[in-house]
Amino acid sequence: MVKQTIQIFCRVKPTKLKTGIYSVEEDENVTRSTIEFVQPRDSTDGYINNKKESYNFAFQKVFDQQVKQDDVFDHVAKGVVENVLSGYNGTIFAYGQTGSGKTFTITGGVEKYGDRGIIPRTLSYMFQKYDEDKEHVYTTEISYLEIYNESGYDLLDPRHEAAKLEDLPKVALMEDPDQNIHLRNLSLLPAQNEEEALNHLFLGDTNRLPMNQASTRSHCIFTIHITSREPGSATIKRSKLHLVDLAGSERVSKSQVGGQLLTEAKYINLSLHYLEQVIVALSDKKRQHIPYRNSMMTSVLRDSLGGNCMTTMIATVAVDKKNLDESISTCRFAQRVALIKNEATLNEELDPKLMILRLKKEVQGLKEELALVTGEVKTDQLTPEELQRLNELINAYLNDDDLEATLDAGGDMRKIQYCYHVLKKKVKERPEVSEVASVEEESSNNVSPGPVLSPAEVQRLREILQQRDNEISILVSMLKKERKRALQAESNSSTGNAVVQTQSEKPTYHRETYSTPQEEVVNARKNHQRSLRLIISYNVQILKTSGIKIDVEMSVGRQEAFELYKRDYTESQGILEQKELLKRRYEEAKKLGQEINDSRNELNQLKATLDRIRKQIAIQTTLDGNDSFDSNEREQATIAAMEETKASYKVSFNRLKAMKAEIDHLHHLLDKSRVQMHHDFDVWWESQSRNGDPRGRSNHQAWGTPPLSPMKSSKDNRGEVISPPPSGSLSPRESSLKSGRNALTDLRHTDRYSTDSGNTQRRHGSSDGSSRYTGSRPPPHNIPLTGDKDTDADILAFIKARETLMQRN
Ligand SMILES: Nc1ncnc2c1ncn2[C@@H]1O[C@H](COP(=O)(O)OP(=O)(O)OP(=O)(O)O)[C@@H](O)[C@H]1O
Repeated sequence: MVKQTIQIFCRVKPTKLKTGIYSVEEDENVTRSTIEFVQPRDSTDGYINNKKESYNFAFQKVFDQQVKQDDVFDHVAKGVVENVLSGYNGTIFAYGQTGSGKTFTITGGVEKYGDRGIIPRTLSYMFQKYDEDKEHVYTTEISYLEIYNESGYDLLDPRHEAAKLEDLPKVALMEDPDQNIHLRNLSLLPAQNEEEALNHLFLGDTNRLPMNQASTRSHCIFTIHITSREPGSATIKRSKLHLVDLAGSERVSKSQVGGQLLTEAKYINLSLHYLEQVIVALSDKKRQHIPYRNSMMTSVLRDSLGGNCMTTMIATVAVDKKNLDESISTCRFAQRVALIKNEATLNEELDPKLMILRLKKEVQGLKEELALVTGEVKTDQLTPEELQRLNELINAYLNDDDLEATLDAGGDMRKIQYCYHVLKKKVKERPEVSEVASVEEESSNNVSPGPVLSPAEVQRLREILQQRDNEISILVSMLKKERKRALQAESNSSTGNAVVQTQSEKPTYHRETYSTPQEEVVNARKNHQRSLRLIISYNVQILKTSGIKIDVEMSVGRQEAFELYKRDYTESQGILEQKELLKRRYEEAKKLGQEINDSRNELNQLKATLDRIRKQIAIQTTLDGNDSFDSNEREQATIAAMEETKASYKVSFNRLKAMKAEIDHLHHLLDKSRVQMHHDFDVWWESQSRNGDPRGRSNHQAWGTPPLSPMKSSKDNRGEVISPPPSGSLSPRESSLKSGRNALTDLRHTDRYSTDSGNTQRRHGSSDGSSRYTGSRPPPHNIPLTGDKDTDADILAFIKARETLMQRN
């Protein structure tokens, strides 16, 4: 059992402003850091601040603004993961106000590969550890739970994308008589490798994207369930690692919200309040009752708080002046958490199935022993399985050349009798042994008694002997030929000719004496193919995942509008940068692949050369009794060259492996953007049809511009209802788009001022200067073409899309 208080860390979110309200002090000797907040006494707001001036909080470590994700992972998560692999439960949770960097720390940022957070790094590290540990077999399963307004949802439920949040089955809490919590309706998906585990993470994250507008206002718990056992052992270790991203911790009064947001804020405040209550109760040694059951989150995390778990908290703080109060309250909360002591025990248990098998075998053995001792005679027939097993034992016994070999059929007399019976039968089946024995005896009176053989067997042995003689003479003649060839090659190489192995020189009977490089090449090839397979299956997975969304049936008009929307969207700066980076990485990967191929070919050639040199040495040693110094030197030089090539092969191979992980990650990010784009389009489309006239047009605008892309918008924007900007006011993104490219903006503009071109529709100006169609037929499209081929094609496509839509409505 390991007794340990909850470890607390603090992370400061980077800010561009110079705040001057905090400082960090490291104490290397005691591996502690302190963060100090200074509340300015003078106030620019016109009133005097009488609060305490300075607040100090100690943490295991404070990560200041510049600290990168890998450092945070190394300090916070590595140790926890190692404990989890040894069979202890672990929890890492992030706590802090909205926008302070909880998600960034736990899951990661969406812009760079280096921004990967604790979850993807943990998965990577775990699978790397599995590979290194040859003594255990591990299995991994993943679950991903979201708690929103006190209800649990399964983020890995494939129906998540298609259904509305409220239509999904809720995750229910169940408690067994030992007060263990079980979660019903929460998927537990197996992950055979890092890629599969990451796919689960990305699927969950995609489901968590602001489709339900809840991501910042929900708690998310990503759990890795690990089982490990030594092969053949009945003992299994089961452990869990919860990685928790809590909802923002700010107070309702400050959030100044109403309606749905107020309800959410209340739930968050309530559940964080219950978390606080649990923590206060736990840190108060006298308290008997810990109110875990008050909220779903505290029930799920019961073991992580004051139970069988090694728990770590990361307090995330934003150090702008306006966030000072929240930052201080986050740190205060952390100090209370640090008082809680957990008692983590090793979660070992015996595998019931293996145990039963073992006990059954033992019982059987004991019964047989007992029967032997008591002389009890069993009368029932042996089963076919028992007979087969006995036959196998008898055959193994007879085929064993060791004279000391034994035949152990156990203590069951029926089995012993069966063995005697079979052996007797085999002896009887042999040809006239006694006759042959007497002949042999007569012919060789003084020869030591050897095995007694039948004439047929003697004949067979003679034939084999003849065969062997023939083989030997063939081998000798080959050896001679080989010697000639070797000498020839030797003279070639000494006259400066390159030693080239011809087809006929391929070793035919030469036994492998040095197989490492060959194995290396074969392994490398296997690994390469495996990687390819992984990439392919991974991509198929992605297509499947995103396919759910893409497959949603769209009307033709909507589809075409979507095509336009998509084109603009995918040209947003963030996505373009990701694509560019991905392209660069592919090019680098291609180069590395080429390097690997080159090294592999070189290795093959060197191996062939080495084989030949060794053959020469062998022949020389056989014929002359000694090997030449020159050959030995060449052998050493070839080995050295092979080592060098192998080393550079390994370097390229490892770099390619790392790059593959990065490429996978970039694909995931792009995939996320795609799902986000579908969502943004849906929201935009919905808002158009909600706000607009029966034909789906808005009062204010014919077609709004797409909202900011997720790559550009920070998560600070998350949670706001995405709606297009009001007519007339161009969004920053709009204005940055090339005028010829933005058909949507052009059209809106044109639509407002277009004139009736002989159509019968009536058009009324509206108060905001836009116009509305009131006729039943599609409006006219008096849109001046620009002369630019691409833009005009866009405009025409758009017109078509709108007409289809109008007709549909
Ligand atoms: N250490 C950091 N380095 C760079 N960017 C960061 C860091 N921490 C946070 N950010 C950025 O700040 C924004 C808000 O962070 P994040 O979404 O992680 O906050 P949060 O605490 O999870 O908020 P919420 O409570 O709303 O979920 C994001 O755009 C994120 O990328």
